[in-house]
Amino acid sequence: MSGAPALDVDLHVTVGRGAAAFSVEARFSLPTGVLVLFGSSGAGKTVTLRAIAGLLRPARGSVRLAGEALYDFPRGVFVPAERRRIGYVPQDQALFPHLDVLGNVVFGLPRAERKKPGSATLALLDELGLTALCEARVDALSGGERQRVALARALAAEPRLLLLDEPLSALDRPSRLAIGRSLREALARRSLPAVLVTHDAEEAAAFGDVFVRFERGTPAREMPREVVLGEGAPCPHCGKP
Ligand SMILES: Nc1ncnc2c1ncn2[C@@H]1O[C@H](COP(=O)(O)OP(=O)(O)OP(=O)(O)O)[C@@H](O)[C@H]1O
Repeated sequence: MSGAPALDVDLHVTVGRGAAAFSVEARFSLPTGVLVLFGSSGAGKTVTLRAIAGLLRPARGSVRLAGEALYDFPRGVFVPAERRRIGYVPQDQALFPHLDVLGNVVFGLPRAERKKPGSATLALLDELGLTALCEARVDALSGGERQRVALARALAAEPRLLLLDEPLSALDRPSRLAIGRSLREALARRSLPAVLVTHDAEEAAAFGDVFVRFERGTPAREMPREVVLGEGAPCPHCGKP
């Protein structure tokens, strides 16, 4: 649908049961670009990403990608995760340790592409600086290299949206800057919308077009850029000035 926001989310999700149940409400819209989720630990950012990806079934609400309903509770729509064409890079990257770099990157692709990677896959490996590491085992890689593999695997499937859960948080500053630059370029080159979780104000500033703050027990809400990043702004992690 032309003119529709890249992503529209209105979700109520409950995970766990009984006294251990956790509920999160999130309502936000991303016209285009990158939406940054931030806020206190345990407030429901990962749960929200997993619900957008279709890995969790929400209690009610809706998720629309470029106007297409991926989840619509009143209409009974729930598109399964594998048909959403959403790339999800979880915090722990979830790489396959028994496969080499190329095996990880092509894992979700059609059989012919897995047997003989085509030019798009080779170009992607080159773009992310992975060509020389193709045959390396992922458990022998550095944290930064593993993050590049996780990104390449998500991008190889040509997603319509990328979900990134603290993609740079485990890296030292030089790697954070280098991979952050690769990531921004990869998103811009594809005009690919993304949702990124971060606790880091510098990262939020570098990536964010829209900012959504999560706080345990209250609905997640959009915050203006100047409030999140402006002078005297509260810490995007804890909310304290
Ligand atoms: N499958 C699940 N079953 C039960 N509880 C869950 C499940 N997944 C997450 N939770 C709980 O939901 C709450 C929110 O978790 P979530 O991982 O979304 O937080 P977060 O905002 O991403 O935190 P952090 O910034 O520390 O990564 C936590 O209390 C967590 O224990």
